[in-house]
Amino acid sequence: MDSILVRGGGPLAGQIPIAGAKNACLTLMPATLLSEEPLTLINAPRLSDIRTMTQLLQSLGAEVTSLQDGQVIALSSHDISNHTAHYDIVRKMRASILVLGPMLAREGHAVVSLPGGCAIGARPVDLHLKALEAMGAELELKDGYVHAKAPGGLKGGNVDFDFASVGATENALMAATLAKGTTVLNNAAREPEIVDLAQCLRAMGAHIEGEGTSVITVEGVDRLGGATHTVVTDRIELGTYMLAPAICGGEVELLGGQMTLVEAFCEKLDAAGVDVSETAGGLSVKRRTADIRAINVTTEPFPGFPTDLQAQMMALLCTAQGTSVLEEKIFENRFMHAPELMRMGADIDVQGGTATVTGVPKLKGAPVMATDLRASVSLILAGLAAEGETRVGRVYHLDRGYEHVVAKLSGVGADIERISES
Ligand SMILES: CC(=O)N[C@H]1[C@@H](OP(=O)(O)OP(=O)(O)OC[C@H]2O[C@@H](n3ccc(=O)[nH]c3=O)[C@H](O)[C@@H]2O)O[C@H](CO)[C@@H](O)[C@@H]1O
Ligand SMILES: C=C(OP(=O)(O)O)C(=O)O
Repeated sequence: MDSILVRGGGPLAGQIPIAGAKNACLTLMPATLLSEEPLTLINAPRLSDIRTMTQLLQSLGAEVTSLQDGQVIALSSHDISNHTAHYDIVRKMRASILVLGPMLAREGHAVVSLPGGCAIGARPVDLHLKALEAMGAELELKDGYVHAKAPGGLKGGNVDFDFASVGATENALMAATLAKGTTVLNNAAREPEIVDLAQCLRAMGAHIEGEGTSVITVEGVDRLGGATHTVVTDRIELGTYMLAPAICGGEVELLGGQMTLVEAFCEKLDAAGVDVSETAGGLSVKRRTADIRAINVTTEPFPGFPTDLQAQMMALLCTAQGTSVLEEKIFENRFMHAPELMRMGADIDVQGGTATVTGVPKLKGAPVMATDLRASVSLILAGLAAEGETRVGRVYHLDRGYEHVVAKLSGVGADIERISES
């Protein structure tokens, strides 16, 4: 199993290109199931999650071709030849549930394995299912699978989400494009990935209004066509690499970065003593003060501070002056990086959904273990500024969400390598 070896060092300088968003691409790809015509996605990230979604769509009969070293994905779903998304693939990745809405809307039936829990929380899919029921779907849970039917097709309806779930909003939005009549999604999620999905669906011929607000209205159409769409920038990869110069010092430009994607995150960086400025090519980041100041952070749905940047922000705050409090409000078990950071000398007290981090002058390199995707990169960030060597194990988590992490960080002067072990 591979690991990443990081040696702590001095200031970073240079540019890091930011890829297209994993979480946008994972919902744009299943949109191909809504149409017989081809969908082309430009600026796709090269990640294992994208390969898993490729396998899943292929298992349903879609043609998926990776072009230009994976940055362009050509999808075509002329016929859906198999209507069952099997556990073997679905269990690898929770975003697999996003094939349910499109397949049901186009074909009137679908069987999709329940994804099961994951390390960061139980993550049920009840909100996805309730939304589809509000559009007339008949659902049965049997043998770990959702059996969904809509014999006369889905019908527009009012969907009231109890929580602004990203995935449930995406599933419902895709399904509503082919439902008969008008669907209103109330308390919809407002994440940029949902705006990106709506834009792509509109290019395919869907009638959608209100994406990016908490009420999305969809007027169903009989069929959707093909489209070519550019995937939005990955705001989580962006935020992650913005933390590298904040932690190590120096100045790094994040190519393709946009302030509107990371506003709440930038407010916190500013409070901690880190400057972010817009450049012709993206965003530039450098420390304003010699020391990082302690701050308090609460994760929230967009436009609030993203849960997917909480672990990385904790890595920064481990060496801040003073005591920071991080509250995790989205997932019930998303502090698994804390004990690993403590192995590097961090002072962290976790009580339920609250982590209290008291800054120490310096972290010390140690062998640590990645427990999930964002935890893994937080350990790399911590290792960049720690004294000595940090070896991060179980990097398959990292490969889900970060392409070319070694090349990107060594390109700005970090001492990092991947060790392959058989
Ligand atoms: C592939 C993808 O885009 N993943 C992102 C997506 O995940 P995902 O779409 O799974 O996240 P949700 O917004 O749905 O989940 C947020 C919370 O709602 C709960 N919930 C969700 C659905 C449901 O039917 N019932 C329910 O109780 C979850 O357990 C969780 O506690 O948004 C999360 C929140 O920004 C991000 O951390 C993930 O990176
Ligand atoms: C939690 C994440 O992804 P997923 O929803 O695919 O598990 C993430 O990207 O941080």
